[in-house]
Amino acid sequence: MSSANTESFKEIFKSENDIPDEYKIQEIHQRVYLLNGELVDWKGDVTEIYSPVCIRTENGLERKLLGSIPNIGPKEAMEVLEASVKAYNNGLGEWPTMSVEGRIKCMQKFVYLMIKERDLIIKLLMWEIGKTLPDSTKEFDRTVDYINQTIDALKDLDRESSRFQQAEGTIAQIRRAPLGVVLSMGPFNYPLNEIFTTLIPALIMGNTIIFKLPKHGVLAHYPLLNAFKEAFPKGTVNTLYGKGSEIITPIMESGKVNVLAFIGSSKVANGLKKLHPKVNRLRAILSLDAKNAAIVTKNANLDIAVSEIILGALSFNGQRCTALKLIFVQKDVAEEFTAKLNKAVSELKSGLPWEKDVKITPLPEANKPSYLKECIEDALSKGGKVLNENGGYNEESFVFPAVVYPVNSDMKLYHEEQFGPIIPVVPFDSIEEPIDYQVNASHGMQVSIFSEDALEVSKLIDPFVNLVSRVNINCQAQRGPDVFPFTGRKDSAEGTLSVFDALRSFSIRSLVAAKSTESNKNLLNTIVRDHDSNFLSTDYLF
Ligand SMILES: NC(=O)C1=CN([C@@H]2O[C@H](COP(=O)(O)OP(=O)(O)OC[C@H]3O[C@@H](n4cnc5c(N)ncnc54)[C@H](OP(=O)(O)O)[C@@H]3O)[C@@H](O)[C@H]2O)C=CC1
Ligand SMILES: O=C(O)[C@H](O)COP(=O)(O)O
Repeated sequence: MSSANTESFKEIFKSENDIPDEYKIQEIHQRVYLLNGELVDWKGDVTEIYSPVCIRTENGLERKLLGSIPNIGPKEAMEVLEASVKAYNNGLGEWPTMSVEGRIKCMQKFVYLMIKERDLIIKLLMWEIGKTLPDSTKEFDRTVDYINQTIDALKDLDRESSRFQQAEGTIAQIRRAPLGVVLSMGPFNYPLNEIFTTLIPALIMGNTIIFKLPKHGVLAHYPLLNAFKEAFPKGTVNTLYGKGSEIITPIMESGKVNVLAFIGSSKVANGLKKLHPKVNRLRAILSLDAKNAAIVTKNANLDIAVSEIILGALSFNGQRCTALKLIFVQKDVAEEFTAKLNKAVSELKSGLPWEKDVKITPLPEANKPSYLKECIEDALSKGGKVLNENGGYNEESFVFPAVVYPVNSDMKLYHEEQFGPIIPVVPFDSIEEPIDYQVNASHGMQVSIFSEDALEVSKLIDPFVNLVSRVNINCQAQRGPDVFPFTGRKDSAEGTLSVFDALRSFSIRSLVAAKSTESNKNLLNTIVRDHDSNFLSTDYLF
């Protein structure tokens, strides 16, 4: 590593005075949590929240203190659970019995209040998890779009389920009914957007919610507490902060959670499921780990492959479940491909989240740099090399991306989900090799195939469609657009999320059925018209 480059990395972190005024942030010492429609004062222990962005001080580099949150204990956690159970009231509470139109109005009020907090939330995302300004902005705007799309999808679903269907002398209306108390938990990498992909559909379908905030990204929710309080009936949404193992364990053990909506690691998800005394009665909607492969064949357009792989492997420093975490390249083009990849990686700008054109930013998890170093050292000890000059260079919470080559199946980087800025590249002769990798993997989320040969692409699509849940052709892996189903096989997921799928995932079909006589038809038609609201269709099946 040249000393000039090393020196420039050292300049990434600034002193407080060098941070532009518009990006300076006030500490938030949150002392409330949302319980039964009230912001309850917290007088107990707190957890301090630090930024991955370090500040240069006389004593050296120090992670900036962003504020603190309540460290809620098991007793309060059980009160949160009871509030959610009471608000649901076996499906007879105010929220689960509210009309679809009423629920939509509450959600629209929430969106209105949320948008007022846009600037603060974007700033908090940058400071708390080190996401760049464009990506933090996208996370916020995508979440608002997601809620609006969910509202539209619910109108369609309600229109569909208010109709009657007829079969074998029976007429039936197939309604969608809520499931009960939903425990919604999410990861640090999309603290706002990912949790909302379960919380919002679960909520709008009439369930009540316990909402456990992730420890990184928790403050980004602070401006929304009041919005939840104002927009929804009391007890509908209740929040939790604190040590997962202490507060979630008694909640799961109570058996009163009907749905576990969890986005994060399969290890934690499986542990939580096992705590439920009647696990067969628990619906689990899980979005979990993945180590998505990219396959670059000798027929690929290498420029397209490189630019998409950079996006896929290094957006938000590789901290996405959909990130490309293992790159297979056919030996015929391996040298040319790795040379192009190196060049592209070395041109990436590192810096603080709000700085212009920055792509590589500090990592929020304190132990991540040492874990990444361990992965690189393991590869080096087994014949791998770091190809790019500054690959793996670490300064406090900052790690420069490393291209590691050649990677083989003896290395950690072949099997473990690095969830960080390392691009492991595996050379292969036969296409059977990446297929074998996927067959033997414990996960199955996505794959990206790079080839311009139609026959080759079609031969690869077939096995992979049966091994993962999305095959990307000549592009990176990703979750969006949010109207498309998002799921995975094996340890990668349980259930399906998306604007449309999630409404179904968080509800059950409940039939209203009658013999198909003229008098029943007239009776039920009248009921349907009464149920109709101003946006519902008035055309029925009979
Ligand atoms: N498929 C998908 O959509 C996504 C999957 N992921 C996966 O998530 C992982 C990275 O995210 P990460 O946040 O580290 O995931 P974790 O599984 O560690 O954490 C997820 C949530 O579980 C909580 N939690 C952690 N341990 C416990 C416990 N023992 N008891 C109760 N709750 C607990 C965390 O709270 P706290 O923060 O307080 O510890 C957090 O809210 C990767 O494996 C990644 O692939 C990430 C994003 C999306
Ligand atoms: O949290 C994750 O990793 C997301 O599910 C990835 O979403 P994205 O592909 O839209 O970045």
